[in-house]
Amino acid sequence: MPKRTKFLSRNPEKPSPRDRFWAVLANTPRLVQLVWQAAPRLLLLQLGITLSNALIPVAQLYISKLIVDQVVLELSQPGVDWTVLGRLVGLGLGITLAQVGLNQAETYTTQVLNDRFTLYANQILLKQAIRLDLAHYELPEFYDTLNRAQQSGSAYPVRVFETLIDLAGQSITFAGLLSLLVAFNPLLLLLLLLTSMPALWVGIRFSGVRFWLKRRQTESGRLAEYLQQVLTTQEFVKEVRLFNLGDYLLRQWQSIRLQFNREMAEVLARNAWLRFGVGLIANSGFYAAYAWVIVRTVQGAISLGDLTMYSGAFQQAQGLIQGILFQIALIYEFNLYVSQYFEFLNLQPQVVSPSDPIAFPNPMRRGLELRDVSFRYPGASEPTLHRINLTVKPGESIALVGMNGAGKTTLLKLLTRFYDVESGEITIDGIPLTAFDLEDLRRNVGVVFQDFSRYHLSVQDNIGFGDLRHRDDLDQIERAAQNAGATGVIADLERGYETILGKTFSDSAELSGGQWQKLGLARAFMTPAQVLILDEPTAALDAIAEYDLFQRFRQLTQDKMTFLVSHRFSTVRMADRIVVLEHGQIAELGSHAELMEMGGKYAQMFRLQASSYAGVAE
Ligand SMILES: Nc1ncnc2c1ncn2[C@@H]1O[C@H](COP(=O)(O)OP(=O)(O)OP(=O)(O)O)[C@@H](O)[C@H]1O
Repeated sequence: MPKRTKFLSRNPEKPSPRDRFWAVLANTPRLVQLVWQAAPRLLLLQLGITLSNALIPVAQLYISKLIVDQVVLELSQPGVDWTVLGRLVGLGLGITLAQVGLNQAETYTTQVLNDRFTLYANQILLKQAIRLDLAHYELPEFYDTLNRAQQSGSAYPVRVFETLIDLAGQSITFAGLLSLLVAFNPLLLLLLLLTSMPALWVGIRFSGVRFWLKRRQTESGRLAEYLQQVLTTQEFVKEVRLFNLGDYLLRQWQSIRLQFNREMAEVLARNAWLRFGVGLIANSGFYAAYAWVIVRTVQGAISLGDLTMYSGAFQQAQGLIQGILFQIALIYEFNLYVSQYFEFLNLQPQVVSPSDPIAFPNPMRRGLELRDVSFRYPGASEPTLHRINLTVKPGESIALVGMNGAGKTTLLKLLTRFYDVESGEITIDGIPLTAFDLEDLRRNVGVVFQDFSRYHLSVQDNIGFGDLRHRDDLDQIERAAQNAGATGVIADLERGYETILGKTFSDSAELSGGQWQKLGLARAFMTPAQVLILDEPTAALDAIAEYDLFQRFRQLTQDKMTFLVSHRFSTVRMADRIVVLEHGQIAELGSHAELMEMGGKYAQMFRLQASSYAGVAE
C-alpha cells in the first residue's frame, strides 16, 4: 500500500543537540558544490578579495607602532627627520585606500553573487517541483517542505558560503594578530579565547531555538498565507463580500501573526539576556589583557609604540575571536535552513520513465486493457478503485458514469500515469504503461480534466500548450480551435489569438466558464493523441454548444479511442459502450440499448434524468 511516507517523511524529530550540530554541518560540502556550480569565477574573485582584505588590519597596526616609535625617537633627539615619518604615514594611507577599494569590490561581488545564486537555486527548486509526482502535491506535508525550501533555498546556501569566506578572512587576520601577540604573552590569548567561548554556545543555542520555532510555525504560516490569499485574490473576492467574511478571516490571520510575533519576542528576550551575560565575560577578558599591557609599559618592559600596538591588537583579537565564533554559529544556523532546501531536493518521484522505454504503438492495434486494477490514494485507508477489468479497442468510445466520488476521474488519471496502480496492470497492445516514456505516453493520451487549467496568457498559448512543438503553428492552432467549437469565442476578442486572457494582466479579456472550457478542449485537440479523454467537458457548455461539440467530436475521433465522463445521459448514450462505476467497481458494462434492457442502475439513472428533461427521448 502506498503510504504517505513513500512520498515524504514527516517532520523529522528534533535530534539531540550534539547529533544536530554535526549532522547540520555535514551539508556544507554539498552546498559549497552548489554555490560553486552557480558562479565559479565570481566566487574565486570574492575569495581573493576577502583574503587580501584580511591582511590589512595587521599591517595597519604594525605601521601605527612604527609611527609611534618613530615619533618617540624624533622627540628624544634634536632636529626632526620628516622623511621616515612621511613615508610611514604615506604607507598607512596607501593601505587604507586599498582597504576602501577592496571593501567596495567585496560589496559588489557579494550582491552579484547573491543574485546569481538566488536565480540558480530557484531554478533547481522549480526543476524539482516539475519532476515530482501529482501525489506529492496532494499532501499537506509536501507544501510544508516546499514552503520551507522556498524560504531557505534562495538565500542561505550563498550566505553559508560567504560566511565561510569571511571566516577564512577573519582567521587569517587573527593568525596575523596572533603572531604579534604571542610574543607578548600567550596566556593572555588563552584568556581571551576562554572568555569568548560562552558567546559561541549562546550563538548556537539561539540559532537552533529560532530555527525550530520557525519550522514548527510552517503549517500555521501557510494557513496565514492562505487566508491572505483568500482576502486578496479574484477567486474569492465575490464570496468574501457576499458572506461578509472579510473581518472574520482578517482576525484569524491576525491571531496567527500575533502569536508568531509573541513567540519570537520571547526567544529574542531570552537571547538578549544571555548575550548580555556572555558579553560581560568576554569584555572582562579583554580588560584583564589591556591592564597587563599598561602594567608592562609602565614597568618599562615595552615601548609606547608597543602599548599602542598591543592594546589595539588585543582589542581586535577579542573582536575577532568573537567574530569567528559568531560566524561558526551562523554557519550552523544557515546550514539548518539549507538542510530544508536539500530536504525538498531529496524527494524522489515515484512515477518515472523507464531507462529503456518502448515506443508507444502507432497505430494501436489491440488497444487498452485494464486487468484487475486496484488503486488507493496515498494516505487513504480504503482503495478508490477495486479490481477493474476492462478492454477497449482502438476507435471505440467509452462513457463512464456513476455517482459523485465513484472513481471515474481516478480511473482516467491512471491512464495518463498521474498515479501508478497499486495492483493489477494497464497495458496498451499488451505493453504495460510503465514501459513507455512518460512524455510519449502523455502525447498519446490527451485529456481535458474537469479542473482544466486557465492560463492567464494569450489565446495562442492556451491552445498551443496542447503540443508545445506546434505552439507557433497558427494553422494547427486554428484547426484545434475549430474542432473544439472555439473559433466564435476567439473571433469576438479584439486581438484574436494574441489576446491575453484572465484578469491578471493589463489589456486582457475574461471569458465565461463555457468559453474557457472550449479553449481547454481546443488544447486537447492540438495533440496527435490516439486516446482522448474528456472528463465532463460539457459541464459548462450550453445545450447548443454541447450538441455541436458532440457531433464534431464523433466525427473527429472516429479512429481514436475516446473516454468520456458525463452526468448528462443525452451525451453518454452516444458512446459505443458505457461503464457504470459504483464504489470503485464496475457495476454494469454495455451499450446504451443493452443497459436499458438490463434495467439496472444505468436504466434507473437514465429514466430519472429523462423524466426531468422534456424532449429527451430514450
Ligand atoms: N487526490 C485525491 N486524494 C485522495 N482521495 C481522492 C483524491 N481525489 C479523489 N479522491 C477520492 O477518491 C474518490 C473518487 O474520486 P473521483 O474524483 O475519481 O470521483 P468521480 O467519480 O470522478 O466523482 P465526480 O463525479 O464527483 O467527479 C472520492 O471518494 C474522493 O474523495
